[in-house]
Amino acid sequence: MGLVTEPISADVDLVVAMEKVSVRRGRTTLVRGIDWRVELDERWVVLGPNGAGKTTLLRLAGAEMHPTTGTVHVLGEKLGRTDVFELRPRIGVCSAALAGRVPPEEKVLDVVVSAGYGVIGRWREQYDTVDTGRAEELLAALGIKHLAERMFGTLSEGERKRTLISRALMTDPEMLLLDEPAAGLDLGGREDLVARLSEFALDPDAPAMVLVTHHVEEIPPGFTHAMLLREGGIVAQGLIDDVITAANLSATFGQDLELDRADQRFFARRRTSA
Ligand SMILES: Nc1ncnc2c1ncn2[C@@H]1O[C@H](COP(=O)(O)OP(=O)(O)OP(=O)(O)O)[C@@H](O)[C@H]1O
Repeated sequence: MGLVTEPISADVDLVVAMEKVSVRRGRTTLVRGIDWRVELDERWVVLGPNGAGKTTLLRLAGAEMHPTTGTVHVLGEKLGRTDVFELRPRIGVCSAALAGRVPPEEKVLDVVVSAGYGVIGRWREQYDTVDTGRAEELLAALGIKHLAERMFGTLSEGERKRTLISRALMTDPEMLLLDEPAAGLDLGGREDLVARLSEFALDPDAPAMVLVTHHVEEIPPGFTHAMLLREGGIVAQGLIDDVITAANLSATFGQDLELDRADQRFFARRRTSA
């Protein structure tokens, strides 16, 4: 079947548009009733407990899954009516699922540079010098240029995450999807990653971003919007300051939570009775 395009509107800044989206598998509803719009200059965080549907939402946005009902437009293309293999190179993805597909013996530089060729790992004897140079720049931007010649399988969790973020940026994507990039990092690694993602978020030339996390402490300053998910449904969505509140978090995680803010960061804990 040929490529059929259907622009959602004249609004070229709209990178994701979901309307009345549900995903079901057998009798299980993974997400339901999702209406969501992401614009080019927005940086979204999607927060919610285990099993809330966060990864499902990200896979829809990454054109890796189709909705059971409702419509999803990604970068102006309607899922189900477009060639996802043309769409996916325009989207940078960093996820545990991707990490699991990288052969452990692949060299870090090759993991990054091969993204430009739509494959994982080295597949050509020679890459263009331009591509290699860009991959090195990205590794430097993530603070791991010194690991370029190392095998992926020998990296720490934090170093793997940074390699995959470099890879996700290699194709100069129009949208960057980050599924729990800080999971498994120690405190220093988390803080370093949050600072680097904050730099990206504040860069007006950076792509639209969607970051999935379980923890408000992992929200980088500069992120503009938030969605809270629970049991496949939206608890709240909108501007980050309106959405990340103690009341909304308590409703999302089913606990009475307190929320503190300092230096544009969020910190949550269970409320202790006075
Ligand atoms: N193929 C499937 N069949 C049945 N249930 C599924 C399937 N895939 C996912 N689920 C269920 O759908 C729910 C949402 O899954 P999803 O991975 O989107 O949640 P999540 O918010 O990313 O969770 P976590 O924070 O634990 O990664 C989970 O309860 C999961 O067990």
